[in-house]
Amino acid sequence: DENPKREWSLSDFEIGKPLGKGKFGRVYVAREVKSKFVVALKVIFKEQIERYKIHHQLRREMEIQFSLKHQNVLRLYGWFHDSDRVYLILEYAHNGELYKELSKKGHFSEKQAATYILSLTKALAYCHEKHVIHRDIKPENLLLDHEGRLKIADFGWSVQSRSKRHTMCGTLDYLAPEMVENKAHDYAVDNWTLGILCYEFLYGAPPFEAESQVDTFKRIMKVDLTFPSTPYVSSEAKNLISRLLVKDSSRRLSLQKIMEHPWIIKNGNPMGV
Ligand SMILES: Clc1cnc2c(Nc3ccc(N4CCOCC4)cc3)nc(-c3cccnc3)cn12
Repeated sequence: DENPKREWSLSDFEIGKPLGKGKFGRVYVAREVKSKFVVALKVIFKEQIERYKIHHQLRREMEIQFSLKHQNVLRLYGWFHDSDRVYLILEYAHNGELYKELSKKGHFSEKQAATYILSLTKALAYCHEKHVIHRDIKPENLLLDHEGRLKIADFGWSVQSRSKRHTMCGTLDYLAPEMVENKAHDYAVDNWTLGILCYEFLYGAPPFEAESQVDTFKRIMKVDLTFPSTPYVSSEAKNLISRLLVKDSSRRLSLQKIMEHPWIIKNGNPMGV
């Protein structure tokens, strides 16, 4: 419900099945007893907060997440704690993880890919407006709601899903050159990542994937971009990807220009589904 002042406690919820577990805790489906409203409850152990010294990150991420109210950003409705755990009350994304959808389908159609990229672009434009950058957007942090609408669901540490794809933790695939080189990064890192995701949505794998992190690093720094010849990826899609995967961050296509790109106009559904 909308009044965040309210003090919540564990007895307000019936806990359901675990959805996934991470370094800091687990995520469960839960239902608020009175309203029967279904949420995701993220449980973080206080001794993990101590051990990894993430008080500040946790507080900053919670304040950011709590302030973001956009249809493509997963809502943080509130939080509470008990003696040894902190609980985040989150919007439940009924259709789970986008990347599971991607692995199941192999690749998305141009319409589906453009619709997801449009949703992401709108969410990022909203985040940048609120001076929030580097949302670490990778398929693992993207969820789908009951209508199949995309939700960015990251608070600075992703919850490793139960599936085997642990290559994600620590992967360089989604990082822009200035990130990989550990230079000061600005808003434009998110534009680069949109290019990576657009490629992955259409081809089923990120563009600079390689056997080793070192090789991925080299391919990112060289912007070693090649497009497999397939009939189902249009030249407009390749044009958009090529305008985002640009080493000079100041020359990447802006979020506004992405929304106006011919491929997005032609294939993206503004309703998000
Ligand atoms: Cl935060 C947050 C909000 N909603 C979710 C969610 N929702 C969700 C829904 C449905 C299905 N299933 C649908 C039927 O087939 C089986 C999976 C999975 C996750 N999952 C995670 C999560 C986290 C870590 C690993 N894995 C999933 C975090 N979430």
